[in-house]
Amino acid sequence: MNVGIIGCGAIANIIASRIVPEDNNIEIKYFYDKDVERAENLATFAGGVAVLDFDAMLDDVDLVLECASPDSVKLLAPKVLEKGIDMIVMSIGAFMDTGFYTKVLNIARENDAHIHLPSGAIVGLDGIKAVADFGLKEVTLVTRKSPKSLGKDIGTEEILFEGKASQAVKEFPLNINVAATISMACNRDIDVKIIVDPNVDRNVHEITAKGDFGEFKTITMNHPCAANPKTSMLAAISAIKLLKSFDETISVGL
Ligand SMILES: NC(=O)C1=CN([C@@H]2O[C@H](COP(=O)(O)OP(=O)(O)OC[C@H]3O[C@@H](n4cnc5c(N)ncnc54)[C@H](O)[C@@H]3O)[C@@H](O)[C@H]2O)C=CC1
Ligand SMILES: O=C([O-])CC(=O)C(=O)O
Repeated sequence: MNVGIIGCGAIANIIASRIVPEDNNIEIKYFYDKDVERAENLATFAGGVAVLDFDAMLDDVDLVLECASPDSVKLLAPKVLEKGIDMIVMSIGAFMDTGFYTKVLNIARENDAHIHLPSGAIVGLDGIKAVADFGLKEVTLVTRKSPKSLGKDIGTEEILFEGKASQAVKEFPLNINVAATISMACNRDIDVKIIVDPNVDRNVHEITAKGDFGEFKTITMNHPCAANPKTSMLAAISAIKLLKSFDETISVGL
């Protein structure tokens, strides 16, 4: 499987250093970034090709892995899907724009393309998906990150945001894609709180779900990526596992 990557930052670097062609026949061949130097550096490191012409790349890929920004998804996903090429998308917040969501869903359906959204920096999506249509009453996400991760210069704990996921992704497009992932898993605009906390050095995501099934809570205490403290290691690792899982005969979990 030939893979092209959009965005050559923290996540792409981790993925490119962990996936080798001998693994499940996955070859990460093309590297595209609006910053050409970043694309060239990662392509050189990974033995791939830095992409200057995005459209030309689409003639030689089976899957495009986006790890750039919600804006890149809005700009480039339609082009990829129109060619019937599957995608993995990390910047899931883009799909909280309902007009865009409907547009890409239709393009994907018309062209028999599939969009895969990794669980990313959180755990618990399996349970949320399972109970979504079976009396799920309440889902909340509380995210706690350091001032460095949230790009704030703050000495005391502060609530930066309290509201719906659709608004959270607008105000923090590079920090709270996980809220969009949960919302899409249960088909509702979930409640989100974002806290900046000078006493943590992890990216912490606490999910609570309540309903007819009972209740569960998951807490993910992520190590941030060295190259980008906004982003958790788990986000990149989940994409690696998703890529490898396409080849599995027996799938475990949802
Ligand atoms: N789903 C999830 O759980 C998570 C999602 N993310 C999201 O994944 C994405 C990538 O994260 P990182 O690798 O940490 O980011 P990063 O900032 O380290 O790298 C992003 C790269 O994409 C490039 N880029 C941005 N917009 C572009 C565009 N329109 N066209 C081409 N290149 C573009 C940048 O130049 C940069 O090199 C971000 O949107 C981030 O918010 C991050 C963590 C968790
Ligand atoms: O990596 C994380 O902890 C979460 C994150 O940045 C996002 O959801 O955009």
